[in-house]
Amino acid sequence: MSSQRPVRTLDVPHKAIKKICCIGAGYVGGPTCATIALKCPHIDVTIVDLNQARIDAWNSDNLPIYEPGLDEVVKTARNRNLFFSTDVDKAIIEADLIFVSVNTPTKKSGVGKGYAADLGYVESATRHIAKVATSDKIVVEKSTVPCRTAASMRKILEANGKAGLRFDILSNPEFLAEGTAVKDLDAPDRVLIGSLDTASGFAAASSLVDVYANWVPRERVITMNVWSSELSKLAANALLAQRISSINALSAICEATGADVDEVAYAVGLDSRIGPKFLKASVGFGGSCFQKDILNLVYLSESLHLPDVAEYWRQVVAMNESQKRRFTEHIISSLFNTITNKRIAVLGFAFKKDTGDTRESSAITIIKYLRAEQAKVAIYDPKVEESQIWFDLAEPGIVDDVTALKKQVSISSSAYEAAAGADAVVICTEWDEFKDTNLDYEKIYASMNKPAFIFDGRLILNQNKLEKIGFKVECIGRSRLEETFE
Ligand SMILES: NC(=O)c1ccc[n+]([C@@H]2O[C@H](COP(=O)([O-])OP(=O)(O)OC[C@H]3O[C@@H](n4cnc5c(N)ncnc54)[C@H](O)[C@@H]3O)[C@@H](O)[C@H]2O)c1
Ligand SMILES: O=c1ccn([C@@H]2O[C@H](COP(=O)(O)OP(=O)(O)O[C@H]3O[C@H](CO)[C@@H](O)[C@H](O)[C@H]3O)[C@@H](O)[C@H]2O)c(=O)[nH]1
Repeated sequence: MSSQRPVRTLDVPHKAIKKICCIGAGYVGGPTCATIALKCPHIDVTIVDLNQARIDAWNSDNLPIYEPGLDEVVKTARNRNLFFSTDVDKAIIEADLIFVSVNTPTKKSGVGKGYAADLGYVESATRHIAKVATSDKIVVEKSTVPCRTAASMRKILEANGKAGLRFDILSNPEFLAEGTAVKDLDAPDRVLIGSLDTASGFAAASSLVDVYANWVPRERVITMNVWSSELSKLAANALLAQRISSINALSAICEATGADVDEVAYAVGLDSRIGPKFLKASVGFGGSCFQKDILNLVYLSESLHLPDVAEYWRQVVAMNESQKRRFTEHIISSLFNTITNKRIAVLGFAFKKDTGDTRESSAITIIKYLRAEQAKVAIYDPKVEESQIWFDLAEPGIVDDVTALKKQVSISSSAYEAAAGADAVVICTEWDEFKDTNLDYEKIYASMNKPAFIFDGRLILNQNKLEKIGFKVECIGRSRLEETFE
């Protein structure tokens, strides 16, 4: 049984979009609206942010985020019909359609602390629109928000906007993944547009459909009611993260039984109802979205008096935490139950390959555990800036003494430098550079203390090949139990 495509008749008169403003020049606003500008040379796109340094970087040769292919997109459209600016008022005044693409982090205090989304940035951007708009606007939620946020935005706009102006709110959640953002935006699985079921809601949705229709096949642009659209974004992330927690839960069973998690994933993934994607066991999912959005769903469920539903989703995050702990405990027990003063080379600090983003990266938690055991940690990542690593490790609540941190942690400029003199190499991010076809593991082995351990938290290495070199190799979801029946 499969779900059915929602049907909406959008055959209504609607206006053609000529100018777009995007509030928020981050990981989503930047690539998303740069792609719109690239694909729609007839539309002027201005991306605005309060952060001057970020805007300066977007206007420079050194973009503020690393994404394969993004430099080319930005360079082609910038100053043609793509502009980056801190003049938020001007961009709002001139635009027909405004994307709100600001951050929606988990609340750090107050009601819903640790779970609910902090909608302060969305509200402030919405109030800004209401304050300065002098003509009708289509306001689009691009940020990931709890279900029914569109209603709050509408109330704020209607209560504060100038008399006689019309504001239509659309939900248009973003599904790009970091590291593949340009590819995902170029050929999305689907574009989702939610609107109110009113004539003006349909008209606004039609205007946005026309923008995407410049490059996305029409059948991939889905329109639906605004609440379904808002919830679909949280649902997609919850289901994706749940798959990872499920395969990671199975990885623990594999390690204890002699089953191999990659083989299990392959076998189950051939079932067309399950499918092969997102079944790679790992050190746990990271990134700015999965945990935040699931906790948001947990909070929503609790607010709706659905404690069993809340508990169900909470377990997806709990399993993710358990995976990081279990991985580190395995490192400690393998290294003869003590890692005090042992050098551990951590390869990879980003939350996944092909990005410099470290938000909620599993490496941060794993290094915290290693530090608690008094290990000396040497970190290497090909894309993450040194300052970002120090910032993440010295985050309040994780480490408060930067001097102590720097005595225990060093940052290396190559995998070879990190591994020299180490007792163990720990792969935390699946960068291609770390594969045994790209790194000289014989050289690494020669430079390490013996026995030399490798902990593959991403299943990217050829275990047999490395064992032949002399390494003791430990992989997530795999054990070296005897294969004979006993
Ligand atoms: N990062 C992703 O891969 C991804 C993917 C899909 C959806 N999302 C969602 O998109 C939203 C944005 O995420 P992000 O990763 O781009 O965040 P981000 O922190 O990288 O960028 C947000 C930007 O908004 C700016 N901002 C905040 N308030 C503003 C205001 N009032 N006026 C002008 N600028 C303002 C901030 O300065 C910041 O530069 C979040 O809701 C997130 O959940 C993120
Ligand atoms: O089989 C897998 C797939 C992913 N991961 C990890 O899961 C995390 C998230 O990966 P991914 O989903 O590829 O990257 P994100 O950029 O976080 O993208 C997710 O979050 C975005 C923000 O909401 C959504 O737009 C995307 O659709 C959704 O995939 C990373 O740590 C990955 O290493 C695994 O461990 N195993």
